[in-house]
Formats: sequence, structure tokens, C-alpha cells
Amino acid sequence: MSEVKTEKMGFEAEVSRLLHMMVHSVYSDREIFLRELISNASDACDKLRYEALTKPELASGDFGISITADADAKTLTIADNGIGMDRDDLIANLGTIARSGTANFVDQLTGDSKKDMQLIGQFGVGFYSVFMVADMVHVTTRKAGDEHAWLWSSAGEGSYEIAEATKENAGTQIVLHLKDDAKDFLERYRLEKIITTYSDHIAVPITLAIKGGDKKDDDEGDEPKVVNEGSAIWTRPKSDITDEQYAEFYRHVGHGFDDPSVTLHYKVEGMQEYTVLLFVPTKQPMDLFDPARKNRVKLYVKRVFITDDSEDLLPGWLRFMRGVVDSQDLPLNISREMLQNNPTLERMSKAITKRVLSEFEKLAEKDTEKFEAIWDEFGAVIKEGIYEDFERRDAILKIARFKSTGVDGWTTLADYVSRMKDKQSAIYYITGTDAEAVKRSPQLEGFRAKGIEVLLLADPIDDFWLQMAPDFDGKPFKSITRGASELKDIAGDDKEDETEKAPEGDLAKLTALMKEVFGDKIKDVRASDRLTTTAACLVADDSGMDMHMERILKAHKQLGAVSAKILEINPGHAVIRKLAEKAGDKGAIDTLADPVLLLLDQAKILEGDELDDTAAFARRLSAAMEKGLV
Ligand SMILES: Nc1ncnc2c1ncn2[C@@H]1O[C@H](COP(=O)(O)OP(=O)(O)OP(=O)(O)O)[C@@H](O)[C@H]1O
Repeated sequence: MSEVKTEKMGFEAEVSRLLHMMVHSVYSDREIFLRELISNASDACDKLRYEALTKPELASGDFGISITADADAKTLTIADNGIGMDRDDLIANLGTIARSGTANFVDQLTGDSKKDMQLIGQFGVGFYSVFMVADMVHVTTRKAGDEHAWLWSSAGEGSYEIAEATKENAGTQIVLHLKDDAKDFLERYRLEKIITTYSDHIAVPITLAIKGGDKKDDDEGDEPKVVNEGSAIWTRPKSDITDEQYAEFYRHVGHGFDDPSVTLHYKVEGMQEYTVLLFVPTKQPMDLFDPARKNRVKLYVKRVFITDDSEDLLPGWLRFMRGVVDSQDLPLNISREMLQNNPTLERMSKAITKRVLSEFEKLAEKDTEKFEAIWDEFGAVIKEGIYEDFERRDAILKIARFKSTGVDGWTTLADYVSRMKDKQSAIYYITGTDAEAVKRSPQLEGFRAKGIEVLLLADPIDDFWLQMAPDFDGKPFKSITRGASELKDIAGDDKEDETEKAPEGDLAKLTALMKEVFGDKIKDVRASDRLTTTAACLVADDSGMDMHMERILKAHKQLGAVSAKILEINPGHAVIRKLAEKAGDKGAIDTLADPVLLLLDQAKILEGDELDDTAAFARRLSAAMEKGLV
């Protein structure tokens, strides 16, 4: 017999950190390791079932997962006849951290085992959780279509070994040598309970056999017994499925660790036939803002898993949804490439999207609080649909929620419109990168004083959808940082404005002087009615681009230079009054140059813009302070 070559390999540093924690864990829900292993085994069966559509020789018999507890050997074995792994797969999957969820988990480890343990519940650690219960793990695996089998072994600290092995069929067998304090995972009652609690929804049969030990309490013999329902959960009637079973399935299919906030389970029959089981998570999935904007809903055809990577199953703006769509109409031998631009899939996608939106609409009416909690998490993503999904634009605008100066929580556009003032024709908004900073924008002052509501938009997508959606209910959206304000024409609820203002004549002299000082730095200077407490602010020209949008485009190098702005000054502000008084004096252009330049820099700072010359700003400010102090 030739000698078996064993290679010793070190775990990736992050895995070692993770494993160290697992090995020394005091986590009370250790039983989740079994859920993770069953989940992986089921995924492996799904993958092979798909491969076998085009290469039937790869699969051998019915798919199944078997769990064997050996009380004498103190081992728990989980075996599947799924896709299996080759040597490279083993190194990539059981030696590194591939999943973003786990990587995030490791990033957040503090070294304080109590705190770290709490994180497991939020992230899950997949396969590595076996080291909470086992001090030695052997994985024997053979990839379907491959003649070699491999044995991966590790005690969970620092390193693992890989050696060539023999295995009759494709699939994976994982043997856990249980730690002394984990022997309860050999008991039938305990195992059955774990499997039915966490894995009942698994669509392949899970058999359990108990071997050896004292059989006094277990008269069911050594024969493997099927312990789960074994049918795909989405094919079962709703009335047979408990909330907990839905939640477990959600966690399995969505790789989530929270509970679903909405479960949508229905069947369509007629022209098209398919079943939908979709979930809205409670918390944002890790990859929500990945630039790839991938959809994670799994597409099945007649119960056979096809892909969880179809760009056409649901639009990108619903990428937070998790679950399964099982079609009866698509051909079973459909390749993933053939799914692109497939008319059946397109029709299905449209109908599901419509249904999801109408469920949101219903929920928003029936349980506003719950819908708003969903909006808190996913609103920024749903709004991408206003930008890119022309057909759904109106429907999304209808359910969309916004922060506004008029209310504390969220408002709908319809509610905003119902609160519009007499002669107010537009829906006013202001955009920015930070919700709190937006709230403090000087341009809001005049609107606040008149009780005219302004939407406060601080999601990156806001500037973009506003380009695509010109109005709601016939009312145009209008940026309050662009163009002349129509405040004086709108009947607000302010009292007679009694603030003392600079006389028109002086003001005209001051604006002329300022224009001269600023040159082409500024497009125009004019008196403002949008300011009440701030001396000056910048606004964009009516025909120009919204200032925040311009800044975004410049940051993304989509725009060379920003256009010159208009400086609006507040005639009621003491500084402006003083300046206006002096603007007609002889030599005023010299004496007032520094203060008016300071005003301009101040307005830029309020916008979060960079100053052209910070040294000059500091010098002017010091000079002004000196004048005030001495
Ligand atoms: N029984 C198995 N058969 C084939 N491949 C497996 C098996 N178990 C694990 N793997 C491979 O190892 C990878 C890592 O597994 P792990 O449980 O750590 O994470 P995951 O399954 O990707 O994510 P999650 O735990 O959220 O399901 C899997 O993605 C899979 O490719």
C-alpha cells in the first residue's frame, strides 16, 4: 500500500482568531452548529441536483442527509450525497473566510469572550461553529465527477491537514469528535428536537440513527429514521407552517440571523404557474450596499434549485428581499445564461414586483409603524426604483416616506401635499449627505418662519431620483437651494415681519460693491427672503444644477468644475445692515472688502464647501476679531 501523503496547512489568520474563540466558547446556543451543517449539506444537494440536470451520471440515487450519533465512539457524523469538494474547494472553504458575514463578524471581535459570543447570534459563523462542540473534526469529501476523495482534519487550533482519501460516492461526510461537555448531542431526543426546530424545512430527508451506548432510554433501535418533513416548505399549505418554521427557512435561505419582518407566501396558477416565498429581513443584510447590487432570491424550477444569482428575477431595488421563487413554466434544463432576457422570467418578475409593492402599500396602511421600520432599513434602496424603474415610479412614490421640517417622523408625499400652503405650487426639498446637517441648512430659515414644509433628503440616491421624477400628483419637486425663492408669494403662517431691514437704496449699493469684490467667483449677489437668522447663503442659479448634486458629480469626477453660485444676503441681519449703511462711503470698496469676503467664506463653510484660500480666511477672521475686541 502506498503511503498516504498528508499536508499540514495553517488557517488564514482571521480563521485562527475565530477558531480560538469557538474552541474556548461559552456560548449557550451551541446547538446551532447542527443547523449550519445541515444547511450546508442541503445546499450541496441542491447544487448537485442542478449539475445533474445536464450530467445525470453525476448523481447517485435520491438525495439525503444522514446523521449518526455513535455513543461508544462519542462521534456525531453528518453525511450528504451532494456536490462534495475537491482539494482546492476544501482549502478555499474550510481554511479561509469567504463569506462577508463571517468576515464582518471577525472584524468586530473584541477579545472579550462574552461580548464576542453575543455577536455569533447576529452573524453566524457557518462551518466553524463545529469547534464549539468538537475537539477533532474529520471531513471526508469527494466532488461529483471527480475520482479523488480528500480528508480534511483539524482540532480547530492553528492548522488543518489534508490527505488523499477514499470515498465511494460523491458527497461529504463530517465526523465530529465531541468534547466531553457536548455529549448531550448524542442523545436521540436532543438531536430530534434540534433538527425539527431548525431544519424541518430542509427539502431533502434527514435521517437520524443512534448507535451504541446504553439503549435503555432509546428503544427505537439502530435503524435510521427520517426526522424532518422533507418536502420543500414553499410547497406546503400556509396553514401547516408555523412562524418559527418560516423564520428558520428564512435564515437558511437568506443567510440571515434575524427574523423576517414580512413573509409573503403565495401560489400563482393560470397563464403562468409559480410559487413565491419571499421575506423582508428585519435588518439590513451585509451586502446591501455592495456596488454589484446582487439579488439573493433563489430561483427553482419544479423544485430544482437553479440559481441565486439571477439579475432578472427581482429588480435591484428589491435586493434586500430573500426567499424562493419556484417556477413550473421554465424548462428544467435552463442554463443560468439562458435566464437572461427570458420572457417567462421577465413576466414573472414583473408580477412579483407588482405584488411586493401592493403588499407594501397594504402594510403601510394597515400597520404604519411596521412599514416605517422597514422603510428605516430599506427605504434608501427602494428609492433606487424611482430612479431606474419607470413603470413603478408612481407606485413607489406613493409608498415612499420622507423626513420633513413639518413632522417629527416620516411623511408620505400625499400627506405633504395635503399640508401645502395656499398658493404653494411646489414640493420643496433640500438634499445633503448628512441628515442632521441638512436640518441646519440656512436656506431653510425662511421656509421655517413661514411654516412651509421642506423635505429633508439625505440618502445618496435622492439627488438622482429627483432628476427622474419631475413631480408628484402634478406638483413639481423644487430644490430650495436653487433659483429665486417664491416665499413672498406663498401665504405662510408667519406674523407681520417686524425685523428692521436695510433700506433698498443702501442694499443696492452693497450688492454692487460685493459683486465688484467677488468678480467672477460669484454669479450674482441679491437680497434674500429665505434667510431669517443667517447673514448670507449660497444658492444655485434657476437654470443651474442643484448644488448638492453638483458636488456629488464633482466628487465622482463626472463634472470638471462647479458653476459659480449666487450669494443671497439677509437684509434683516445686523451685519448686512451695517455693511449696507457703509457701502456708499468713500473708499468703502477697500474697507469692506475683507468683511464681505468673510461673508462669502462663511456661506461656503455652511455648505460644507472647501475654501479657496484658508490662510486668507484666517487672516481676515483674526483681523475682524481684533477690531471687535480692541
Ligand atoms: N457539506 C458540504 N458539501 C459541500 N460543500 C460544503 C459543505 N459544507 C460546507 N461546504 C462549503 O464550504 C463553504 C463554507 O461553509 P460555511 O458554512 O462556513 O459558510 P456558508 O455555507 O457559505 O454560509 P452559511 O453558513 O451562511 O450558510 C460553503 O459555502 C460550501 O462551499
